Formats: sequence, C-alpha cells, structure tokens
Amino acid sequence: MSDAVLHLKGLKKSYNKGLVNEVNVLRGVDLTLTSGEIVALVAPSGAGKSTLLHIAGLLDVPDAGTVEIGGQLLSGKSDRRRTVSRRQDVGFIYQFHHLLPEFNALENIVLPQLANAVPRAKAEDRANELLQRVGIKERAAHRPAALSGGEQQRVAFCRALANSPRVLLADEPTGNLDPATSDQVFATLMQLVRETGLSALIATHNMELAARMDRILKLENGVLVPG
Ligand SMILES: Nc1ncnc2c1ncn2[C@@H]1O[C@H](COP(=O)(O)OP(=O)(O)OP(=O)(O)O)[C@@H](O)[C@H]1O
Repeated sequence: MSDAVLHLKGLKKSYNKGLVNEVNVLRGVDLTLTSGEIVALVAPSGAGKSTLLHIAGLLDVPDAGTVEIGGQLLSGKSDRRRTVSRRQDVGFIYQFHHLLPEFNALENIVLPQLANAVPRAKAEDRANELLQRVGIKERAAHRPAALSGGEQQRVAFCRALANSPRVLLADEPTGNLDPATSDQVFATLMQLVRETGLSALIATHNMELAARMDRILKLENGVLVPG
C-alpha cells in the first residue's frame, strides 16, 4: 500500500525458547498503519501488547517477520541503523511519564531534539510551540514533580512528538490518571495527533477511548483481529 507508514508482516516472538515455560507471544502479526490513521490496540494483560509495541518501535527484534517504517525495511538492520530510525521516526508514550526529574518541562522536550542534532534555539521554539498546543505553556519552567499527573502526561506527549516522528506508539497513555483527567488528556492527545497528521497505534484497556479512534484491533492468541 503506497501510503503505509508502518507495515508489520508476519511478526513472531517467543520467550524462553526450547524451555518448558516457552511462551509464543506473537504468532504472525500483520498490521498496516496508513498516513494519519489512529488505531486502538486492545489486549488483555499479558497478551503481548508491550512486546508488539517494542518490536514496532524498533526497541526489540522479532524472531520472524518484518518491520517497515515509511517504506524502509528496518527489521534485520544493525542496532545503530534502528536507533537512528527510532529517534527520527518513532515517538513513544508510556503509562507513566518517564520524564527526567532533574530537568524542567521545556528541557525534557528539548533534549531528544538535541540528540537528533537540532540546534538548541530551534529545539526550544519547537518545545514552546508544543507546550502551547497542549495548553500548558506557562508550566515550561516547572520540573515534573511540580506538575499534576495530567500535566506530566501532556509534557510526555510533547516530548514524543518533538522530533516530528512518522509513527506514535502509546502504551496506556492515560492509564495512570483518574477518569475525568484521563478523558481530557486523551482528547488533547487525539487533537494533537490529528493536527500533526501522525499515524498512531495506541494501546488501551478502555473501550470508550478505543471507540474514539479510527479502528480497533485486538491482540488475541498472538494475532491481530478486528475489534
Ligand atoms: N523478557 C521476557 N522473558 C520471558 N517472558 C517474557 C519476557 N517479556 C515478556 N514475557 C512474557 O510474554 C508475555 C507477554 O508480555 P507483554 O509484556 O508483551 O504483555 P502485555 O500485553 O504488555 O501485558 P501488560 O498489559 O500486563 O503489560 C507475558 O506472558 C510475559 O510474561
């Protein structure tokens, strides 16, 4: 498909291979994420959601199958090549913000850009613009500990999008928030993703949130099925 941004084909992954406790987590996962598409990934705990997100985001390698981002075949490439691609093309959001505690909100969004050789002034402009878009520009100089849970996640969204990735991968991005905050913060995330035209795969247990995405895929018995 010509506008495929993320293309996963025949992904397989097992742990403890050859041992009595071998577990075949992915048994042939196929997924094509097209430009601007937002897909919900729904999976019971332990079904392999993190394993799938880590392989799709080039943090882990499959036992079999391929990962293409933007038409580039990246599975099987060197660690260095995959790291470069991950930094440029993939944004991650986790359930817990994982912001660096000793840096303020702005710096947490600037740092991944410096790692990509973006000049500091440009990186700061981008960070301020993103903070403005998620509605917390006035919190730029606050460290994570001085932010609310919802604000921390908004900063984490900005950090994930700082390098204008092609693909956003999120693992329960509002799972750590109370229902009302989760709802607001999720709306902010959806708006941000839509405005940037990103393609996103967002894991959630929350079927109400899943229903707000373009389509739902369930990870069942190691394969993806329409939800
Ligand atoms: N490094 C590993 N070694 C052995 N088994 C593993 C390893 N990583 C994951 N597993 C097992 O693989 C299965 C899938 O794990 P994974 O973390 O992908 O699930 P998950 O769907 O993300 O779960 P949760 O929603 O609870 O985080 C689980 O049974 C887990 O115990």
